[in-house]
Amino acid sequence: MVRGGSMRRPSLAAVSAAAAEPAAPEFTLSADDYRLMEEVGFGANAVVYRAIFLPANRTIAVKCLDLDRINSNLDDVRKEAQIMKLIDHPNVIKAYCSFVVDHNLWVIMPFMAEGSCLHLMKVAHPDGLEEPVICSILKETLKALAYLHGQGHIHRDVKAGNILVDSPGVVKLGDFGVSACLFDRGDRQRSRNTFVGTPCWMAPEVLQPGTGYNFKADIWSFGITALELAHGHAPFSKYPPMKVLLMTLQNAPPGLDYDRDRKFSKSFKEMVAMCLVKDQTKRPTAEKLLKHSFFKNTKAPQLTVKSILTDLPPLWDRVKALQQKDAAHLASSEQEALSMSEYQRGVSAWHFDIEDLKAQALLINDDDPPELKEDDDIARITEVDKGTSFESHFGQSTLLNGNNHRLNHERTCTTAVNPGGNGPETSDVFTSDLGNADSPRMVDGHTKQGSENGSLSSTSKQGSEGGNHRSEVRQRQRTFSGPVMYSGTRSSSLIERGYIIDKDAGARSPNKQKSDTGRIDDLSGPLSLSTRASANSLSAPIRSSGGYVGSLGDKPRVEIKGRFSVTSENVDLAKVQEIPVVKISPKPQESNSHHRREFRDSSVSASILIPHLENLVQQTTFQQDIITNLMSNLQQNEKPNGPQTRVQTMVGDTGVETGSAERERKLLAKVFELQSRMISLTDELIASKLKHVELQEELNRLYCQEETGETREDDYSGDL
Ligand SMILES: Nc1ncnc2c1ncn2[C@@H]1O[C@H](COP(=O)(O)OP(=O)(O)OP(=O)(O)O)[C@@H](O)[C@H]1O
Repeated sequence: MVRGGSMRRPSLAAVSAAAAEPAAPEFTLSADDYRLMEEVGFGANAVVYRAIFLPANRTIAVKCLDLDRINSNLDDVRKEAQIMKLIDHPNVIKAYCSFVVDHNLWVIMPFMAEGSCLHLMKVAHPDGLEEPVICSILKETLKALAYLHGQGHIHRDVKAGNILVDSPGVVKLGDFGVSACLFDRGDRQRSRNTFVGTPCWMAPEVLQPGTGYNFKADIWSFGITALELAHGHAPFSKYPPMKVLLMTLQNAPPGLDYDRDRKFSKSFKEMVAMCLVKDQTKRPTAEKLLKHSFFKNTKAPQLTVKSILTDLPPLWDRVKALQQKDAAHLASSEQEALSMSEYQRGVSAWHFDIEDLKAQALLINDDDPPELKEDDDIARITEVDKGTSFESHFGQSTLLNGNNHRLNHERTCTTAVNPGGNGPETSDVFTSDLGNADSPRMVDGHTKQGSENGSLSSTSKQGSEGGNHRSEVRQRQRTFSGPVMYSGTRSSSLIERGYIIDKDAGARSPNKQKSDTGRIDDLSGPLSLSTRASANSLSAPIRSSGGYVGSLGDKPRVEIKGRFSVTSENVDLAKVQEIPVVKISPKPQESNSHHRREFRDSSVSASILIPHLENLVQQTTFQQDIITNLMSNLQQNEKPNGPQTRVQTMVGDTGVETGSAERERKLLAKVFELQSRMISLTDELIASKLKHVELQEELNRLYCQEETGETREDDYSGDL
């Protein structure tokens, strides 16, 4: 166990922040020495409390991480905690010490009395902060990043929710170290293209397994955080995770380019644009960004940030109010509103599996639910593949746009990739294996038996053919309208929040936590979290349309692990991909008109439209070929068998049956052969489409670069 307590001397850069920090006492490793007070925050994997270190009567923060949700051995935990102790920068929250209490890891940290920037915005600045305030916050954050990168660390979760503020206006980057590293350490060797992070803030290269990333991923997240502080929410934050992923990969990077952003300075816009370049090699380092003109006249956070802290209730009251607001909203809303609300909170940590995402992407209808309209984000969409539907080609009810093709293709590619075989830059791969959903887990110190995706039975509806087709599509849309899913019987943050509302906000001892467990069970009911998990279960829609899927028991299971965690060990994507082959779209006409409408309405240039149209022609040609082949094969089989059948009929019933069975067997073999050919042709088509998308992105990138270059030249000449 790590022995805590000794504080290092603050570095020279620490001046202002260090002045605000009293010397830390020798912290002990006994839970009895700490009194947990109010909850002041929660994340995907942790609950944070204000606490008192009794021997020194010192207020600190205790982050309680649920070890049962983290697949990491204690040695790793210790090592990471030691690394965390070595962190020494005035803008990075350090851990004084950490120790295990039952199944939780307690991390003792300085208490940041004003909470996170996200909380501050939610409480008092829902539309974002003023530029001088943003500038101060960003500069402090950048200093933290420069330090971490200099030490060889990647933060990997830069966002307003992790930028913490203390009463004097001191700004520190939190959530570095234990939590991130724990997930990262969990079976790194067995990594399977699994990421840890928050999709809205995640860099494109992080979302694409195998491409490799480095500390520049933090610079992208930093740019997204700048937009978050400017608007009150991150770009794409209103969209479901899969959509966010696809938008990040395919759209032009977000920026401060719209009417509402007129109030912001040119240098701010330019700084953001520099961070949000898709090509990571083109992004500046934190050190370099610090020298950007935007940060030249930054005011001290004690002046700017302090100004937004006046007249605010204590942090715990704010947190409680936010929780209550959420709970009220959740209780009165439909599932999708619930899901959306949770998503908008921006408090999330996604432990998702690219294979799952691909499976989900297969099910996404490209049409946005009306309430999701976020004009600014939409307006930026280049939508390279928008409107290119595979509906007719695959004959699948769900529209598959180019995004989905891309993911499909990735599936094909990534399955061939050695998960551990990343290049040098990917050695620090974000891996997360959250363990078995069956394993009992802790909720505030108590073990709860996790329910393994109870959704399977409730969502295993088969028979999407024919008349049910439309309603099934609609059902899917609703199912995937929000963030991944919750497991009602687990300590999802929702449950925790429901629980917190009921619980006494006063002093809590570790023992007190244990006695609260029963209430957690009670509260999962009204929130219908089990139902929610069922409704959102990936497995259900995948299999409901699967023509090859057998009984429920045979089906691949998608386990829900944690609040936002989805891990699919067993999803048989081959089956998912087989689905389209055997189904013919009942309404190809409608699909075509849909695309005609999209093309007509869009303002995309002919150079973008033409490849789409070519693709459509190609798809139709493929279909025609396949149908013609199928027909001629059937006819060939039919001809020699025809007379034989008649003869057999005369011979007797047994002969007829034998002949028919034989013929049927041959035909089936032929059909399967054709199907596998079609699958390989489909893969080829997807590969070409992917290539096309990549080329298009490259073109867009070059175009953006050119524009940015021009803008920069203008600016620099202006500065000079
Ligand atoms: N030292 C602290 N002082 C005050 N509040 C804190 C402190 N550390 C964290 N918090 C609050 O608790 C919230 C959750 O903490 P944290 O981000 O570390 O948890 P997490 O499970 O790692 O979350 P996520 O992975 O979703 O970012 C923060 O957003 C912040 O509001």
